[in-house]
Amino acid sequence: MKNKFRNNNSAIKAGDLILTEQPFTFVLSSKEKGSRCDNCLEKGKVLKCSGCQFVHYCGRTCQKDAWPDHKWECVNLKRVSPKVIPDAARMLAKIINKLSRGDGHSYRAFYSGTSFRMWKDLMSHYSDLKADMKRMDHFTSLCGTLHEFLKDLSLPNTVELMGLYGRMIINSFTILDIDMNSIGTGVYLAASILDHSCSPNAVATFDGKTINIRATKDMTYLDWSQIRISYIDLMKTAYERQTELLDNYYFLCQCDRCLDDAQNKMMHAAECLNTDCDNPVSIPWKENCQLVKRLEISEVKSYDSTIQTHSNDDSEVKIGGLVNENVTEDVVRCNECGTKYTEKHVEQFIKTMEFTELHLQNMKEASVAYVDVCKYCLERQEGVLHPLNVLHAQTLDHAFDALIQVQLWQNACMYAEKLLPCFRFYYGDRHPLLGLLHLKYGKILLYKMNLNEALEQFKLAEKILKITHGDKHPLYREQLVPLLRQAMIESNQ
Ligand SMILES: C[S@@+](CC[C@H](N)C(=O)[O-])C[C@H]1O[C@@H](n2cnc3c(N)ncnc32)[C@H](O)[C@@H]1O
Repeated sequence: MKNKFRNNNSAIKAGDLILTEQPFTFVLSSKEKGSRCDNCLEKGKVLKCSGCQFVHYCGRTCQKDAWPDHKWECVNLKRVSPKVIPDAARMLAKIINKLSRGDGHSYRAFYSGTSFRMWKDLMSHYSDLKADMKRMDHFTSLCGTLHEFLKDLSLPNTVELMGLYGRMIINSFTILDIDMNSIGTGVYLAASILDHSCSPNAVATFDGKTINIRATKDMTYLDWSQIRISYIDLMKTAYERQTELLDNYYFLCQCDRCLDDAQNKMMHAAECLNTDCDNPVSIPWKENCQLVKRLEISEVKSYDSTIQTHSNDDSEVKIGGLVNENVTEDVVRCNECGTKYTEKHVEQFIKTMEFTELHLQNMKEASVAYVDVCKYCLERQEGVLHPLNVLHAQTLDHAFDALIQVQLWQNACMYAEKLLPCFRFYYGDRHPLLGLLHLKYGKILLYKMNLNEALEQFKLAEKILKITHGDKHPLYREQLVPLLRQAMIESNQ
């Protein structure tokens, strides 16, 4: 299927689809094995491939469609069985195979009537990879697996293989299902032209394995060098975002948002002790907690953009970030109303931050959110952390999910109300996760028969999802629209 794209010269409105593309290569996540089709990625009843007994298809059409790509993999998966090949090794093997067959090297992915990208156009960050111990360990272990997995296929030499590996990791998209959960990985040659911003003007969503890029802001015309999506979860401090992007993509993000002091100040703020004042108060609470505006230039890992250069010529680059204007003569006070913090208050804030951080880390490692732990953290945060403090926002997010799991609807509603401003602050007004939060909250309200409130949430979800997903997307058409109708009928509107 050919890519679809927008004409460059016409004005772009928020919600316009600017690119639709099929993957160059993709893999279904192994955690989804047996519950989704390995070809269309749809959830449902699937049957094992009789050859390898490893991949699954929802029917004959998908099996036939996948066969040219699966043929060589089928034999190899069968040979190494019962050993399970890691997803990244399968993906790299698919890339090697695609490039060694027919059109792999010459395949052109168009993003306008005349412009296209080929595999060779993707950035590999070769020299950064070589200097990155963690990535080199991963690469070495993948090479071992590949030699065992692709016994009969002659592998490229190590330098070439590392180029392929680099292009794969720098340009891969995480394929998300309707609820924004990760279900696979794909390389999309045209969509991989898109650079990152923490305040993006476009969004990537998926319908099965098809990627759709939509504008989330109006633009006078389509200039691909100005389109930005977000590569990472945005509910983080600027320091965390910059570090993650440097570690994984080898560039220092200097977007407006990373350099916005007012926003950054909010993210680790305490609540003002004066209940009439909603000003965020920053209290230093651990080394490096201060937001990094710009890192020392020597720490910035180089990047070599093939389509554009990102200027990085600021000579005033320093480490350490913001001066804390709330701390004068060792006394912390609110710089809006002047309320003074005692040592006891400062200590309480630091302990709450440390306690929350520890529990969030534990839940992350266990990949589970515990209702009691979240509730206890939130109780301690009450009146201490600012309502938009990032650790408070992350706790609320975990708490909301955990409460839905155990069907404690009343509490879930209470947390959803507090979580919505946090989502708006961290993700922006036109983000799929904000749309989904309105939808989930609306469903709970509908279940509780709070019909008018439910309708209000569905309408808010509609406004966002129409832009981020479009009205043809299954999330919009099959989930939101029926709920919206039901809420309208039941509330007589
Ligand atoms: C998927 S590629 C994006 C397209 C890439 N610029 C190109 O020309 O092929 C990801 C790489 O682009 C660069 N990049 C993306 N966003 C950037 C940004 N905001 N500032 C600087 N470099 C960025 C980084 O080198 C990153 O590893």
